Amino acid sequence: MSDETAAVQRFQVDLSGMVDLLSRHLYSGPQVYVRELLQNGVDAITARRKSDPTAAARITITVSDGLVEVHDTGAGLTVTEARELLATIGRSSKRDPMLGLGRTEYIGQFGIGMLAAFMIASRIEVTSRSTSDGAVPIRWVGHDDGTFEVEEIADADAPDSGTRVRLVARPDMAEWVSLETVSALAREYGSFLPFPVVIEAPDHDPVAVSRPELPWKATYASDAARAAALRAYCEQELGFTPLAHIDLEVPLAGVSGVAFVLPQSVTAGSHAHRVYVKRILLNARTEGLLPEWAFFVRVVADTALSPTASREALHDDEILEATREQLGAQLRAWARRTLTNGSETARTFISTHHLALRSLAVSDAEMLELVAQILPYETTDGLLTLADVSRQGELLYTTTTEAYRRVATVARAQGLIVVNAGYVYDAEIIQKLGQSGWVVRELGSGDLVQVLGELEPSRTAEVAEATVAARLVLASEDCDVIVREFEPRGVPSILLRDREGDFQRGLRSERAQHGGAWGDLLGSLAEPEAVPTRTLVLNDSAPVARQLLDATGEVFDAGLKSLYLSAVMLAGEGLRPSEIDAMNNALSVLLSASLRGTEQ
Ligand SMILES: Nc1ncnc2c1ncn2[C@@H]1O[C@H](COP(=O)(O)OP(=O)(O)OP(=O)(O)O)[C@@H](O)[C@H]1O
Repeated sequence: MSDETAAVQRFQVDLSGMVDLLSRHLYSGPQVYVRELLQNGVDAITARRKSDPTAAARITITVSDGLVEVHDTGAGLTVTEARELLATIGRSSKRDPMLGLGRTEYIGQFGIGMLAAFMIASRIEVTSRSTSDGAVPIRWVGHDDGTFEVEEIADADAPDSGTRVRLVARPDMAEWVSLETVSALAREYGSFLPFPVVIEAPDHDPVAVSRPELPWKATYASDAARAAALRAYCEQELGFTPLAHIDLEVPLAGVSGVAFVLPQSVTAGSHAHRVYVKRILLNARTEGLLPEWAFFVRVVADTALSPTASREALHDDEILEATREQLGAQLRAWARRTLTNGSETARTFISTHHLALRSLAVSDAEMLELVAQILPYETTDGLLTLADVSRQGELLYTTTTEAYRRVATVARAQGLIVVNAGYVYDAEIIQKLGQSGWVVRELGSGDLVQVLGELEPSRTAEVAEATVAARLVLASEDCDVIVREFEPRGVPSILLRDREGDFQRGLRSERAQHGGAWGDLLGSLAEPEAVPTRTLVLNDSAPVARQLLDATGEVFDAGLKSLYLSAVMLAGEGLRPSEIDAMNNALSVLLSASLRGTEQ
């Protein structure tokens, strides 16, 4: 081992490597150079106004022939500051020297933004006039090979006040400094800046791209005028006509803005909000500002939240989490106020965003009751809210639409109110209501067995043989057959399916009790290990079913099969190809039989 003392050395920074890192991995593309320059101008103006609140505030962007200049009326730089701040990667004047964090009044904090200019230019020239006492104007020139020069310059060569940054685009990057591109980028990033941001170009009138007031903070003649202006803003900037707007405000995180309610339903999880940080656009598609369930709105908001180093996303910290919660509470408060008032907006919102409401109810106990009060559900008594249904006492529901379709007609005829909770989130919502004290129960076949009347013993004996024959015909379909009387008479049969096999168990104990010929017959067919999962209940009150029970031979088989297959279709299950063939065969048998009858 050498006994020489190792000398402390400094890291070397490869500037082209840094620029590559920024442009390819940190920033989304070269366009951010406009944002970084704008933001430095804004911070310099903020710094100047701290000591002189009445100082002029203006950023002028001049575009001409492959060259762009950004001039601000800010605090400027002395020669020492330029040497130290502009030429040291990672050095920023905007960090709190004690805490090391970005100071809240400034947008920048990382000391890398200026490098973004190297994505389009190989040379950055800064001329500046510092407001510090006795400061001499300076010129700093940085090159993409990592070198820089700084010098004091004559008064006449410096801007009247503040700083001018001049970039000459590399030939392959010329499009990024065209008047059209620069104007669009300046408008995109800087339109909410509270002082003039003006674009100048030879042979063009200067164009101001910023507006003095945030659209939701401006003063309007009336609420209606404000709503109309916000609607127009949303149409222009977000490209849709909102159903409504919701004001948002979280003073602690400097958040103020508007949530625009989308006119169409969207899938859960799509979030894209136009978020500004200290009046400069962070990202037109910012994520994480609202809770997951709030996918029915698009927000435009100015904030004082922390951006990530790319300044294109929000830093996911505790402040953002608290903000998200508060914004969620404000959206919920709006929903409670607006959606219970029976207005046109409420109706349209409910029909458009019922899925969002359902997901909201699942995630939020407070919203559960609201959803139960306002959301219409398909029930056997028409469209009703869950609150309406539960007024009858117990809230009966099916967890799938198929189950609902199978039993709806019969349940309706019996006056049994059943809710179709087959839509996504529904069963969960009803179960949660159950946990919060509502009386809820999933409909089981047992509920229907009660309303399906037993036959008179004499009639049971009459149809016993036909019943056994029917069970043989449908054995291959994994389907049992029984005969009952029920309303409506227009329904010749229904198909029951029971996940838990309740119904089958009930049936078997019923058979056991009956004994006699009927019980023997059924018992002889009983196969406890292989209980059919479906049961076709023939309705002895229905003329069609009665005719079938009287029929024999191939007409009986074909009639039964077509009743069974129509019950399958009515249950919304759809037919398999083999079942479609079976249906066609059955119909052809029935038609031939009927034609033979006519010919005789
Ligand atoms: N227009 C300007 N007027 C005055 N000072 C400036 C100007 N532009 C840059 N500076 C100085 O140069 C420093 C470095 O700027 P740079 O844009 O690289 O980083 P930053 O703005 O501090 O942080 P960030 O990387 O978060 O943007 C700034 O902290 C500031 O002191």
